[in-house]
Amino acid sequence: MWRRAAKSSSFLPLLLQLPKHDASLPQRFTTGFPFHAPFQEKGGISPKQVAPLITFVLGGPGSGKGTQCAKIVETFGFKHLSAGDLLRREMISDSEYGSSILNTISEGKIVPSEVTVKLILREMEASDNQKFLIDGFPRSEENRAAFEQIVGAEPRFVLFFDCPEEEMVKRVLSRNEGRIDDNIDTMRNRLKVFEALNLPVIDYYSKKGKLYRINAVGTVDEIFEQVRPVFEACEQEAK
Ligand SMILES: Nc1ncnc2c1ncn2[C@@H]1O[C@H](COP(=O)(O)OP(=O)(O)OP(=O)(O)O)[C@@H](O)[C@H]1O
Ligand SMILES: Nc1ccn([C@@H]2O[C@H](COP(=O)(O)O)[C@@H](O)[C@H]2O)c(=O)n1
Ligand SMILES: [Mg+2]
Repeated sequence: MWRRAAKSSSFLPLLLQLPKHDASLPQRFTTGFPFHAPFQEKGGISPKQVAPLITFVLGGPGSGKGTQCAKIVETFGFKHLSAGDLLRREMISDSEYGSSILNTISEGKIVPSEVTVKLILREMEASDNQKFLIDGFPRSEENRAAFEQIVGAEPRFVLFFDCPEEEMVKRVLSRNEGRIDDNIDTMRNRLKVFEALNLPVIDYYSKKGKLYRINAVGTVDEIFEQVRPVFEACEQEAK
């Protein structure tokens, strides 16, 4: 079981609302995707019939994950779920834990896994698409374990955009989208967190034979030409 936030955490109200996994409850998808009955018990979304195709998209801050995801969506019709975008949206909503998310993102740290998984799960449930690109997740072993436990599914494959630090720093500092974490101090922390917590997850998927390493240096189109065959092969497999 993953670590829960300390009792004093201002994330606690959200954590208390999370559905608990119960293996005895019905499966929402026919294979590999045991879902939480609480949604169904409340008369919520009806069960989906097909197991979703999940791809995790990993890489350091500014490695180009979001940019490439937009091209994958355009070409292969996936639903793009950026964990960072979902957290930022939650942060500016009226929710009482918005300020905790803001503090965590400002420091370049990782938001408790239950919070992030709940936001991802909510989007998956609401989508008609069965193909999901989950960008910037899992950022840690704790994220990974929480996803497997709560969602009950594993990624079909994982993309890793491998980019040198100097290039990532350059891209982030010239991104100009008004993000609170796009400054040199937070960027230093994000790089440390990436190395300490995210690289072990990348290594985990590499050992499982699920990792596709993409050289993230070059033009956007050049990089996409490395990504394209991975998804084409996946489409072929599905036929
Ligand atoms: N191949 C590239 N060459 C130069 N700039 C790029 C390239 N790909 C993306 N960028 C730019 O670099 C910046 C970061 O890209 P992007 O937002 O896609 O990265 P990210 O991995 O999603 O970052 P984060 O983890 O911080 O969300 C953006 O301004 C984007 O336009
Ligand atoms: N799994 C995640 C993903 C993101 N965060 C927090 O959001 C920040 C921005 O994420 P991007 O993917 O948009 O770069 C990140 O630095 C974390 O603070 C998270 O906690 N967990
Ligand atoms: Mg991004």
